Amino acid sequence: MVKICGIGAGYVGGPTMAVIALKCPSIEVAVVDISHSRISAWNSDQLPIYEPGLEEVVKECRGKNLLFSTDVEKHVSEAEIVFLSVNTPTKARGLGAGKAADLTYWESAARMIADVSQSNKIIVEKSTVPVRTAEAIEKILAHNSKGINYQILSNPEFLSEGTAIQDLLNPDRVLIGGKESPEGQKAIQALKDIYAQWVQEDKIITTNLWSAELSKLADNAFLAQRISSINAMSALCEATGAEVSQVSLALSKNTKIGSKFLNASVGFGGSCFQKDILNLVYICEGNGLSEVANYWKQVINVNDYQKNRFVKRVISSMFNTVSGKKIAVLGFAFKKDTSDTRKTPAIDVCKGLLGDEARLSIYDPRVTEDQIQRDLSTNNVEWDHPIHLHPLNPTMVKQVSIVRDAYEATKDAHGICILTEWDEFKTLDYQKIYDDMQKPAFIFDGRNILNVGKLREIGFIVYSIGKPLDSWLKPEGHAYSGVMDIIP
Ligand SMILES: NC(=O)c1ccc[n+]([C@@H]2O[C@H](COP(=O)([O-])OP(=O)(O)OC[C@H]3O[C@@H](n4cnc5c(N)ncnc54)[C@H](O)[C@@H]3O)[C@@H](O)[C@H]2O)c1
Ligand SMILES: O=c1ccn([C@@H]2O[C@H](COP(=O)(O)OP(=O)(O)O[C@H]3O[C@H](CO)[C@@H](O)[C@H](O)[C@H]3O)[C@@H](O)[C@H]2O)c(=O)[nH]1
Repeated sequence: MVKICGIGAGYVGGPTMAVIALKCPSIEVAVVDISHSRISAWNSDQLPIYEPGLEEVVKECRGKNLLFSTDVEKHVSEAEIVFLSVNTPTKARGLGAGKAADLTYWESAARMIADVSQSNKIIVEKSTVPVRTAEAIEKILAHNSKGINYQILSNPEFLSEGTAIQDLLNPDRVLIGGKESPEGQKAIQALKDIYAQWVQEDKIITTNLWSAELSKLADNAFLAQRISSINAMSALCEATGAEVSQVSLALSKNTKIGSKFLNASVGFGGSCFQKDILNLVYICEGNGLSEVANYWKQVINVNDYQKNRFVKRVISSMFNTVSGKKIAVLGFAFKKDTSDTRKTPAIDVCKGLLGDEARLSIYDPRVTEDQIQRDLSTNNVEWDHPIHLHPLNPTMVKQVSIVRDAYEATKDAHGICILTEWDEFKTLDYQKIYDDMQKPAFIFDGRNILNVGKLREIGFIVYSIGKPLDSWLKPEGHAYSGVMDIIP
C-alpha cells in the first residue's frame, strides 16, 4: 500500500487528507500534528473543527486507511509523499513584522523531514507560502540529504471554510507546480494520479513551481479585492440613496464580471485574505514594486475602513455613545457554517464597541465562550496562530457575556449588531425581540440578511450596509465626528 503523510491537522490538513483517504482506498493516509489535543480530537467524536460533511468522511475512513497521530517522525519517515499543511501566519516580530509570512512552523517541519527521512520523497506544499519558498525548503533538505532525492511540488489549496468538503470533492481546479526536469515531471504525475481518482483530468493544471506559489496569493488577492470593491461601493450607496444589493445584481448579470463575491459586508475575515495580501505586498516591496504593493495594500485599507465605518455608525446612531448600553452581537465566526474566528470582523467591531464602553452580549451558534474571550483579549498579531499555541488563561473581558441564544442576547438590549450571516438569524421572531428591547431599538445588519422594510414596520431603527438610510440616521459625512478609528 502506498503511504502518504499530511503534516498539520488543521482546517486544510484534516479535511484534505480525509478526502484523499476517502477517494483513494488503496492509499494509507497518516495525518500528524505536534498538537496532542488536536490529534486526540481527530480521534474522538468531537472533531477539532466544524465543517459540514467532515464528520461523515472521517467516520468512513478512520481506522481503515486514515489515521491521526502525534508520532510525526515515524509517519514522515515511512511516507512516499508528504503533504505540508502547517500554518504560515503573518510574522509578528522582527524583519517584515506585520506583513511577511512567518515560516517558523514551515521550517521546523522541513528540518524534521530532513532529519528522519531514509528514502526518496515527494514533498507537497499545501500551505500558502511566499513565492520561491520551494527553493528554501529544497536548500534545507539538500543540506541534510544523506543521498536522498526530494522532489518539491507546489499544490496550493483553494478550499473555503464552511464548504471545505464540497470544495475538495468537486474542485474548480487542482493546481500542481513542479520542476521541468524529468524527475520533477515524474513527481507531478504521481500527484496527478492521486487527484485523478476523483477529479477530471482537464481540471488538473500543471505549471512551474513559482507560478503555482504565486497563483495562490493572486487568487486570494483577487477575491478580497472584489469584496473591498463592493464594500467601497456600499459607502457610496449610503451617501447617494443607491442600494448596494441592486448594484451587485446589475454587476452580476455582466458575464465578464460574474456573480460571486459581490456581497457587501461589515468586512472580510478569515485566516487567509489579510495574511496573504500582506505577504503579497511584502514580496512586491522586496522586488522594488512599490506601486504594485500600494495597489494591493488598498484592499486591506478599504476592509479596515469598512469595519471602522460600521462601529462609528453604531455609536453615532445611538446618540454618540454606547457607554453602559447593552449591545447584542449576533454571530462571531468569520462566516456562516464554521466555528473559525480567525481575523473575524467581529473581533474588531466588538473591540471598537468595548472601546466606547458598551456592554456586549454575544451569541454565535458554533463559537465557544472560551474562544470569544480569547479573541477579545488577545492582541492582533497572535490571532492567526493555532488556538492551542495561544497563551493559557487569557484575561476575561468583563463587559462581555456570551449567551446561548439570540433571544437572551437581545433581551433588554439597546441595539443589535448582526456580524455573521447564520441562516437562523433570518428567521428569528423580530417582533418578540423588539418587544423585549430598550426603545428606541436599533438593528445594524452587517451582513444584509434581514428584511429592512419589515423591521421598520415593527418599529426598529435599521442600518443595513449599503442600503438607503433610515431617516433617523445621518449621512456619513456628518455622522462620525468625535469617534476614533478602531483600527489605526
Ligand atoms: N484555512 C483555510 O481555509 C485555508 C485554505 C487554503 C490554504 N490555507 C493555508 O493552509 C495552511 C494551513 O492553514 P490551516 O488553516 O489549516 O492552519 P491551522 O492552524 O488550522 O493548522 C495548522 C496545523 O499545523 C500544525 N503544525 C505546525 N507546525 C507543525 C510541525 N512542525 N509539525 C506538525 N504539525 C505542525 C499546527 O499545530 C496546526 O494544528 C496555511 O498556510 C494557510 O494559509 C488555509
Ligand atoms: O461576497 C462576499 C464573499 C465573502 N465575504 C467574506 O469574505 C471572507 C472570506 O470568505 P470566503 O472566501 O468564503 O472564505 P475562506 O474560507 O476565507 O476562503 C478564502 O480563503 C481560502 C484560504 O486561502 C481560499 O482557499 C479560498 O479560495 C478563499 O475563498 C468571509 O469573512 C466572508 O464573509 C464577503 O464579505 N462578501
